[in-house]
Amino acid sequence: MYLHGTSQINDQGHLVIGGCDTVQLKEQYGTPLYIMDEHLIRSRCQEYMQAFQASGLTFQVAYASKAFCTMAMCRIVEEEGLSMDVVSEGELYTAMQAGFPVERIHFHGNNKTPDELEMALDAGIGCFVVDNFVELQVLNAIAASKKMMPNILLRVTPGVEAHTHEYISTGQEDSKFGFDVGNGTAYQAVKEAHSLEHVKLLGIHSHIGSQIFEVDGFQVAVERVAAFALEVQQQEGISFTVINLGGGFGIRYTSEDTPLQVSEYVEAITTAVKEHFSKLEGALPQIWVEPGRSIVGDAGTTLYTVGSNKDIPNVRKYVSVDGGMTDNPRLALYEAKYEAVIANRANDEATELVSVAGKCCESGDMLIWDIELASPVAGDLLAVACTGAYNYSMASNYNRIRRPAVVLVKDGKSDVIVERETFEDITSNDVIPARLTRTTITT
Ligand SMILES: Cc1ncc(COP(=O)(O)O)c(C=O)c1O
Ligand SMILES: N[C@@H](CCCC[NH3+])C(=O)O
Repeated sequence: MYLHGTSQINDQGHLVIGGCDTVQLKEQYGTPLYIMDEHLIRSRCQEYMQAFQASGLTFQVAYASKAFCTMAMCRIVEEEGLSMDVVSEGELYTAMQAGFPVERIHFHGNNKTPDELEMALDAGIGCFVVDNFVELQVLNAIAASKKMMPNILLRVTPGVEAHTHEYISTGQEDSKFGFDVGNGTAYQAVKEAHSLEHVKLLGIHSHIGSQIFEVDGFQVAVERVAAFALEVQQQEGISFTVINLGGGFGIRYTSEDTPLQVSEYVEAITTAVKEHFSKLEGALPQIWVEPGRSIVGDAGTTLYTVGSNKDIPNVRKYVSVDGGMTDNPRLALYEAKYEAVIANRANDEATELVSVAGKCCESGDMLIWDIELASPVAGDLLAVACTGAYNYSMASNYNRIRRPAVVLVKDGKSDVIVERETFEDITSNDVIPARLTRTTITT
């Protein structure tokens, strides 16, 4: 298995992350366990900040909190000087509870409810990324009732089809997100937003998809967004001060993945911005981006305990672990691929071809199809790498399985940042109506 961040193997053959022996982490916290490498998260944040500083452009790097949203994560992001993108009242609430500066929060989503808009307005949010005409009108009306004028960006689809899974591709016309540039709705939206009295149009937003490796999609998006901005400037006299280019920068899950360095993505984008936006009048716009996966993805490892197995001669050997699609639904959703290692025997040669199954009552509950491992037996620890993004944040309680704890590791110290759910948590919102109250049956 590729060793990400601070991961290494110690003299006893144990996988060590952030200076913490995973065998001891299991003793202390149990499994399944999400382990987050703080050093790697911070270095990724710094890589983004430094690459943008080097570009000379005015910028904001907003961490897309949907990838992994906890109060401790909000703290790290704040300390590293990033902004934050939220897509729901829950993410906004988490950031606010962590004391994240609200003026550095951007609110996304294709169906923000009036309650969410109101909550964000009352909090003094930095910017709304408006997705559609209904939202534009509702936001303007709520802001008018509060005598406010929030900053907004309009989300547009620039007609770029990113080379990624269709469920995480968002830049094309046939998408639930945004106003399309090609069919004229984006232009109409700019005119409408500009005419409204209670929103302040800063510019536009474009996000073409996620887990993208090539820079050409981003470069074409910049070119199209710039051409659109030029048209709007020349025909309507409206100039954008902010261009948000979204997230989507890919990471290495397996050896099939070939991501670029953060600095290479940023360099490609900022060079394209300078080239295409210099055709417009006035200063270059501020550039905002919203990376999620590339900040936390490879900083996460999930630790499981191996349990039963089922060997079907000449077909396949299933090795089951104590988690599965409830803590990582990405294989079921996107056929995502992962690498793993037996964490308590990480130097042993991987010689047995197995498939790693979860414990849910669901045939699709698989974590990895066909992986060479060092003959896993019950009691071994399996570490699945690169689970920091869209794992904890997409976890569920299917089969009433308790969500795992999350620990943050750094320099040999581990701290729980999310407690393991308890049985009480599982039933805490259940209510038994009075008419179902158990009565004693007498005969
Ligand atoms: C609007 C928006 N911004 C940012 C992101 C973060 O993307 P990623 O985690 O791929 O960087 C997403 C998710 O794809 C998104 O939809
Ligand atoms: N949840 C997706 C990414 C979606 C990004 C949000 N638009 C994944 O796990 O890859």
